[in-house]
Amino acid sequence: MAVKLSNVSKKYGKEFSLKNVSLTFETGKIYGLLGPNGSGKSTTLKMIAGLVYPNSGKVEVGNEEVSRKTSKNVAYLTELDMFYPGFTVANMVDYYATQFTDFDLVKAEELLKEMKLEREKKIKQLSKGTRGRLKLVLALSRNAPVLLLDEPFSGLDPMVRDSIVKSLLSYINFDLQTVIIATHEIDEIEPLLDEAIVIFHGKIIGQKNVEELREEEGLSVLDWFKDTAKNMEAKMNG
Ligand SMILES: Nc1ncnc2c1ncn2[C@@H]1O[C@H](COP(=O)(O)OP(=O)(O)OP(=O)(O)O)[C@@H](O)[C@H]1O
Repeated sequence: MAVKLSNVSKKYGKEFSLKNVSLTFETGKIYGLLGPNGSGKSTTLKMIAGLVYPNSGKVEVGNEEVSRKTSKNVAYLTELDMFYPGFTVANMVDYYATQFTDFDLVKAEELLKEMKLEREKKIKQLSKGTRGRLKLVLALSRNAPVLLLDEPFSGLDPMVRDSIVKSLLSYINFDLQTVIIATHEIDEIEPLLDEAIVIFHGKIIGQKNVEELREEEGLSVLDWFKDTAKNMEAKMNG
């Protein structure tokens, strides 16, 4: 399902968190929203999820302005843990299945195996990285038209990360889903991306098709990101 931001601005107090952001996300593509700490990545995702509203501009999910109604179409993996410590892994999966009609229990079972999660372990017994894997299971098990992943690989060790990045693609329904991944760990997610978007101080300063970037400019996403950010910093400094 397509997502569209038109001239969106968001202020916290006097500070702009997003300034005149316009972006279109198409069905069947994976987008990387890339930027340093505090650049506005999470704010953008929260707006698409309907958790934060813009001061001006419009956010649409599937041609409908964001509301409580559109939020059911959005699966959102947040940076924060939203778990009940006394629940087991299996309890969490069952709970999600009752909350979301698009939750796919068969997919969840496959993912639990893939992520090597034990069903009977209590949340409070899990390490940070294991909780991170559970968050991925819960988000990817939803057949939601829009999938938002905020720093999905934080806390995962490099070995696990590589295999998870590779397996992620097989759990995405490209006929239905639009996927947006916010991260500053660009190297890790590069193999997943169709489009890369750079956000800096609340403004979009670049967008590229990843294949074109590689073939026509011979650049990796990370190299291009560094160049783009460096040029912008030079411009800002005079
Ligand atoms: N609830 C809030 N109240 C006040 N300021 C906020 C709030 N949420 C975000 N901000 C500010 O908005 C700006 C953008 O924050 P945001 O969390 O979107 O950045 P980010 O790119 O996701 O950063 P990170 O990589 O650190 O997660 C920052 O300057 C931040 O301090």
